[in-house]
Order: sequence, then structure tokens, then C-alpha cells
Amino acid sequence: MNEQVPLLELAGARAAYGPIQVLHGVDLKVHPGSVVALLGPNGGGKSTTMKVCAGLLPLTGGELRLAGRRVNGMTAQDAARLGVCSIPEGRGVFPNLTVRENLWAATGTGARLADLEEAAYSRFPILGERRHQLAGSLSGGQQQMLALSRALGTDPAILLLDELSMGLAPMIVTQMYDTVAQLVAEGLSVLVAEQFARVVLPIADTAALMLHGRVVASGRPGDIEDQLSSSYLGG
Ligand SMILES: Nc1ncnc2c1ncn2[C@@H]1O[C@H](COP(=O)(O)OP(=O)(O)OP(=O)(O)O)[C@@H](O)[C@H]1O
Repeated sequence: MNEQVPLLELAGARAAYGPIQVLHGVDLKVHPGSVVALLGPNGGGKSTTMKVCAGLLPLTGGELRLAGRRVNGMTAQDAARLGVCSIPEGRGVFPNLTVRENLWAATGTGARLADLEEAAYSRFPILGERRHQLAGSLSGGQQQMLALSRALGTDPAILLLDELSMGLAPMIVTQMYDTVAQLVAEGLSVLVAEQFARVVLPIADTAALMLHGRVVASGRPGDIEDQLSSSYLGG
């Protein structure tokens, strides 16, 4: 049992799109310095859970806590200020801005462009080579590298990743998750939603299986292997 106060916690979390209730009491904990993989088939509520954690969708019941503090009404700006950053599904880079301008657009939170560039280009040298290229002309993997570099500009405590692997070649996915593992070794905590468990389980401390708006099983990946039946280990 981990008795530390979780960095991020959902307790009985409920959320809805208008009249349609989608989360029906989600329980989830992300402890400092750990990777939690939120798994499950399409439509189970993974993206909705990520939106709630990022302050993009309000709870209709239950609690969202950051470092033990109830933050139910937090906005996306509050979340960023409190150390939560997210890369949304679709990556969230500006296609009509260059790589450098995309990094510049992440300086609103107080980070210096020179520092953002140095961190981004040393982690991903290809971004340095393409700093004057429009983000929309980069490959999917390079866009994801840029999205990650932008997100890290706020020096977050916890990173929310939704379907990092989407549309990327397997080799690039492996490379991206290697980078995530490195960031975790440097102290970052990560909540990652993935439809394809195989790509993320190697770096996950905890796997949580989500079905029909609830976390139905959670534990160390090896301990909940049975529940993570082959149908959820697709891809
Ligand atoms: N904007 C929306 N308005 C209404 N219903 C929505 C909206 N977004 C998602 N839903 C519904 O909420 C449920 C959960 O969707 P969600 O996207 O959270 O699931 P998911 O597990 O992330 O699946 P996916 O991998 O397809 O994103 C689904 O039934 C979906 O149709």
C-alpha cells in the first residue's frame, strides 16, 4: 500500500456532457513520481477523465484533489498554475506557427523562450534542426515532440497524456514513451490514457482499467493481468 498523499486523485468522480452522464463514480490516484496508465476500449470514458483532471470539464459529483486539496471548480488555467499540464488528443500544436513560435506561445506562463528552446532541442535535436519550419509540416512524431516540449515549459508536476500513440509509427511511440520514462526518472508524474495497453504497460507503475465510465480494476500491471484481458491489450 502506498500511504503517500496522491498528487492527483479522483474520488467518486462524476461528469456529464449536458444531460448525458459519462463518468459514474471514477476512483483514481496518481502518486508522486509514478506513471498511471488508464486503459480500456473506445468510449469507456478515458478522455473524459483526462478532461476532468485538466480542468476542462467540471465534475457533477465526487471530488478532484491535487496534493490532497479539493479543487473541484478549477479551470484549465488554475490547473496549469497548480502544476497540471496536458497534451490533448490531437496534440495541440499550432500548425501555422513555426516550431520556435510554438515554443514562444508556451512562454505565457513565465518560462523564457531561450530556456524552452534549449530544453526542447537538447531533448529532441530534430526540433532544433526544424525550428523555422511550420509545425503543420512536421511528421506526427515530431509534432508530438513539440507538444511535449510545450507542455514541459510550465515545469509541471503532473503530465496528462491522452492517446500519445495515436497515428504514430510503432518506433516513434516507443521513442516517445522512452522520453516519458526519462521524465519520470527526473521526478515527473504521469497519467496516460491509452487504448492500446501494450505500448504503455512497460513504463506504468499502475494500470487502471476503465469501462462504462468507471475504473473497474486497478493495480500493478502484473497483478491485474487477468482483467487486462487480451481484448484490452489490442494493437
Ligand atoms: N462532447 C461530447 N458530447 C457528448 N458525448 C460525448 C462527448 N465526448 C464523449 N462523449 C461520450 O462519452 C463517452 C465516453 O467518451 P470518452 O471519449 O471519454 O471515451 P474514451 O474511453 O476516451 O474513448 P476514445 O478512445 O474513443 O476517446 C462515450 O460514450 C462518448 O460517446
